[in-house]
Amino acid sequence: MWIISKEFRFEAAHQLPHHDGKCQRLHGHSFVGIISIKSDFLQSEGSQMGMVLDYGLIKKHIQPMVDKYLDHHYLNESTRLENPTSEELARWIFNYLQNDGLDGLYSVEIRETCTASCIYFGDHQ
Ligand SMILES: Nc1nc2c(c(=O)[nH]1)N=C([C@H](O)[C@H](O)COP(=O)(O)OP(=O)(O)OP(=O)(O)O)CN2
Ligand SMILES: [Zn+2]
Repeated sequence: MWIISKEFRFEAAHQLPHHDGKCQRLHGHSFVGIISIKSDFLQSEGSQMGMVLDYGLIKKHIQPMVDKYLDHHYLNESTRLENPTSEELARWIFNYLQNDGLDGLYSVEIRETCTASCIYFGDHQ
């Protein structure tokens, strides 16, 4: 079994209106996202021979989402999440990419700060 990952970064603002501390205020992060794909086999022919999936094809799913909803956006509005925590954002990205047809999606990790991160594995695990 293989797990491959593709990382991306985005700068965004958010606020957690239900938080009882500083995160209730509007603030921003340099977010890091890591998308992981799982497979029990490698492609046996063609341009992706020996690969689970070309990293470049994963990026083709990620980049339009980053541009339209994440990078330099206010996440409460762009994602329509009422409380865009790392956990909620990871699930939102997972569902977006799954609906976008990215096969074999295993997990989405969101690193919100240098010291805080979460990984969402989907509802099935
Ligand atoms: N489980 C979660 N807890 C918190 C989230 C979250 O998304 N999920 N988000 C926040 C804030 O938005 C923000 O990220 C602050 O996090 P925190 O780790 O407290 O940030 P600090 O800068 O104080 O981190 P230090 O490295 O400890 O200085 C809050 N909680
Ligand atoms: Zn925050």
